[in-house]
Amino acid sequence: MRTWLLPENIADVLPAEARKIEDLRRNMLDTFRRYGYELVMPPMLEYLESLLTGAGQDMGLRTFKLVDQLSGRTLGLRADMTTQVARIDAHLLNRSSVTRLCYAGSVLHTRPSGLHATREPLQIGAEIYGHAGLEADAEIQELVLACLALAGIAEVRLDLCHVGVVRAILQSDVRAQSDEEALISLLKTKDGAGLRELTGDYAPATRAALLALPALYGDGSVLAAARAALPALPGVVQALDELQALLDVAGSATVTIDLADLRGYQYESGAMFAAYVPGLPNAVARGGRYDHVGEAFGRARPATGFSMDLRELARLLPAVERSSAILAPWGRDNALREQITALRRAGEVVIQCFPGHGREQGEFDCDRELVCEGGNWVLKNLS
Ligand SMILES: N[C@@H](Cc1c[nH]c[nH+]1)C(=O)O
Repeated sequence: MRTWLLPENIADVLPAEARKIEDLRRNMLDTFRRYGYELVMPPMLEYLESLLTGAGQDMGLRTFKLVDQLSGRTLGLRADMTTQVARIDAHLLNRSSVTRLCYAGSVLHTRPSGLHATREPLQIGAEIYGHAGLEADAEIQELVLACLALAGIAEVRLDLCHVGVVRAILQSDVRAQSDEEALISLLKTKDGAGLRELTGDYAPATRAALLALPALYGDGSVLAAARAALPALPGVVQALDELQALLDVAGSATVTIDLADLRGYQYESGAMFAAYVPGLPNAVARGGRYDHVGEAFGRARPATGFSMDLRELARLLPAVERSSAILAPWGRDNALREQITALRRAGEVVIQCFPGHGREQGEFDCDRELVCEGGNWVLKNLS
């Protein structure tokens, strides 16, 4: 094996791609700031119990583990920053008012989430704590669309779902509740035959509701179909009402609804969404309600938010244009150095050419040169 070979689904990011990712990161963080989100930087690794508090079983499997040489305890490398940010809100900030937090950083996954997915996504996201109303979900939805617009993506499909529908059906029937895990995995894969087999001895109303779920997907009309097909349990009615409200604020996005979409059935507690854009098979952004995570940290706080992978999103952007730059000779001459400093302060890229080297190719296009004419340093166009 060559010593410089990288592990599967782990890659270096080279200059042109790194530039796109970094430009996006800065623009998105600036956008979050303009909405009043405060930036936090949780650590890359934590004690495993803390990292997995409030998170589902899937997260445990996705988390790389290692032993801390200082304490002998097991540490985990974060696979998702959302629960870390919830911990910060619940314990460190301890505010009772609405708190808006944002973050950007690498996360690591033991296994890629899709065929070509990286195991080191660069996660960026925003979360709102302290407001249970749908206004917060609507703001998050708006922010997702604003972020995608920054990346030049106008054509967005939002898939909405709501864990409350399945939860209410399961909670109404102890028999079904005891099979929760198996039912969730059958619903996730829309395995109708498996569902029919497993629910054979369930109460007829529960069985009918569970069997109806996989077919309840499509445009907004699904909500009316769901009201007709599902039992009018308070949890089901509330979930459908919330989905209707989110549908109404989806703006320019095309919305589809999938009541059996439980991919985020981990810490989420209410309405959830996934954003899809042309050219990417996997969702570019995911988010939703997760009101119970704060509780797991000892302080119940309504919570909603979203996150996305900047590396994945940047792949959709056109290559960045080479930026214009100024070539300058290497030298200790004070006048030259002052001139270079002034140009850099003004935002110009000035590249000093080392002796024996010519114009370098790369992401910079040196279209001007600093030359000394009659004792003064002046800019000349280069062809
Ligand atoms: N972090 C979640 C999405 C999310 C952010 N906030 C709430 N949910 C994910 O990566 O799937």
